[in-house]
Amino acid sequence: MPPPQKHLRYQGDSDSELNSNVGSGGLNPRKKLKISIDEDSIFSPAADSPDSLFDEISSSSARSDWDEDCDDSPATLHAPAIPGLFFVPSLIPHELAHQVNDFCMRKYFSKPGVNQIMLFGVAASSGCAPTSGLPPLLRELLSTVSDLLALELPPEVHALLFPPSPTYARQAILNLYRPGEGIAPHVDLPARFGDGIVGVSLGSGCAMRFTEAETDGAEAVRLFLPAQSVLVLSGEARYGWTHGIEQRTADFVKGEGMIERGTRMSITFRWLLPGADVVGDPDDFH
Ligand SMILES: O=C(O)CCC(=O)C(=O)O
Ligand SMILES: [Fe+2]
Repeated sequence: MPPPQKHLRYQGDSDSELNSNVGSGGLNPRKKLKISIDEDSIFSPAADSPDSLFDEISSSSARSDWDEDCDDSPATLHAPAIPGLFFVPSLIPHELAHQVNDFCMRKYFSKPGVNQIMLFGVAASSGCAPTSGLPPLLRELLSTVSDLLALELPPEVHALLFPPSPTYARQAILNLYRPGEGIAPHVDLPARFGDGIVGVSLGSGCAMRFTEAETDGAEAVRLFLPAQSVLVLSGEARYGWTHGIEQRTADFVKGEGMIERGTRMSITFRWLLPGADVVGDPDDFH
């Protein structure tokens, strides 16, 4: 019996609703969205429409029920052979992981029912660092991840994630999963987000399930993402494979047996492509 349908919310401190009619504007009626934005995050959507940034993001990462197939291959503790996928367990130092988890839980997830938050940096064209606008602790997290990944990744992949002169603004999406919750299989929207996605796991582990997008999920592989691990999706792994998290309370992990899930928070850093900060149909602005 799957857990009850969750309501998806984007919320920050300011409580300033940006798209108050999103939840009732003919979009997916199973989701009730309250969209607001962190006070430190600089982002100005121009309008709401059925293909707004928020709707596309929410449908791209639907925190909802979906049909699972019955493949039950165990998760592994090492990265599957998917080109462009890189995985480092235990990358984030314990103290920093603790601090970030604590801060985000208190700041963003203290209200019941909130399970997803989006934060936005500013575009490089503004002359600011792309992470300006993100909370200092998330900037510190990103900079630590950059330093530590430099020792782990091929230089060209590291440069994709952390270019010396960034072109785009950063987006950070925070997802909170209580045991039994998941995220539907999806490819992060290619038109909205650039290549090079960094996912940090905090608080608890869970298995992530990958399928080749073309094959309709025929062959699934699972990777167990422990707390403090970092996952990188680039190239084929980013564009040609779906990723998702099944709604389970425990994961079967090769060599380990069942691992119970606790409350997990993920922080995913993506690049906002040009135009992704303008939502709605340009014709509506005449
Ligand atoms: O929780 C995760 O690690 C994945 C989140 C994700 O895929 C997304 O928000 O697009
Ligand atoms: Fe995703």
